[in-house]
Amino acid sequence: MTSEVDAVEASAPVRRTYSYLGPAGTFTEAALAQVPEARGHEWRSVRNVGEALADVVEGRSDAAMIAIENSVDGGVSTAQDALATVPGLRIVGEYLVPVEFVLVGRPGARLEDVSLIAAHPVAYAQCLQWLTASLPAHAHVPAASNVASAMSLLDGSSDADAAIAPPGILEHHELELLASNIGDNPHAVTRFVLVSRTVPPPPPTGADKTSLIVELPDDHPGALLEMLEQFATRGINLSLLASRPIGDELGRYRFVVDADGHLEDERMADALMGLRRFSPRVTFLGSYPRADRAVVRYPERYADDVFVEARDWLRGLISGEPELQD
Ligand SMILES: O=C(O)C(=O)Cc1ccccc1
Repeated sequence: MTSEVDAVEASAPVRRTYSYLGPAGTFTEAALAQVPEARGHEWRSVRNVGEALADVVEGRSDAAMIAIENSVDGGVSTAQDALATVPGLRIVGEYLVPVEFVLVGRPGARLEDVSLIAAHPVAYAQCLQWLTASLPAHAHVPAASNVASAMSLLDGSSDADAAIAPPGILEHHELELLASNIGDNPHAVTRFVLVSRTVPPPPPTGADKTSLIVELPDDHPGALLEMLEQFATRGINLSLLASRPIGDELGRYRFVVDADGHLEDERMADALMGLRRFSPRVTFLGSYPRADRAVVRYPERYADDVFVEARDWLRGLISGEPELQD
């Protein structure tokens, strides 16, 4: 018999929590706003990527949104390293946010007086050409996020004269606009991933991406080529290949790989088994729909049914079935 309490609990909506690099107004928050399932749930603002991922691992949050790559400065190394070392995580979605930056100061500030600039290191790297040309003698104070940089001007926590921030900052805080569009590339885009605890991958959509971290076997000629062959010989295109130091000794690197396709695609499953045989350590970070929804193209000879037919043929040989000639 179900009690009244059970009935209420069964009908109560599930509350989920999402961690993101805050405070409100960051690009990471804009990425989280693209997740339909996150609407109406709790959004927890955190101060660094490690905290966001720890929230997920330790159960304070169901998922975390983190910046992973940008079109100007490449991979976000802190995020790549965290995904390589924190166990029990899966990427379940990918989101793109166009990024544009302004330089702001306290009310009344003037561009010619700016010397010390608060900025998130990734934002700083994306504005370096403008800064070098416009404020050649400036110094950089690292900030925890694109909004924390601007807030530090107002709450007295920084000596900086100016901050790099998203344009929307002016709608929420009383700040002086010192310069607009200071990003070095007007088409800069940042790629974010939504990370949850280990779950089965969402079903294949035909427009998916698989993220992996692969270590190479001990120094031998051609080890990197051998890793790449696992993909090339199965018709799999790579959209990201980045090396990150493992950290235990000089010259040891792990590779962050994004490959077109899904773990449930026969060619991807086969490539993963190839990697597993060859590499001392393969971390599967997830298969998830591509943000651009671009359908994955591959040569016809790597289609699922070609792998299935080859496997059936082999099974037939083992079980002694007569070979049919066509
Ligand atoms: O989400 C933000 O706003 C951040 O501070 C991280 C960041 C930095 C630079 C580009 C995109 C995201």
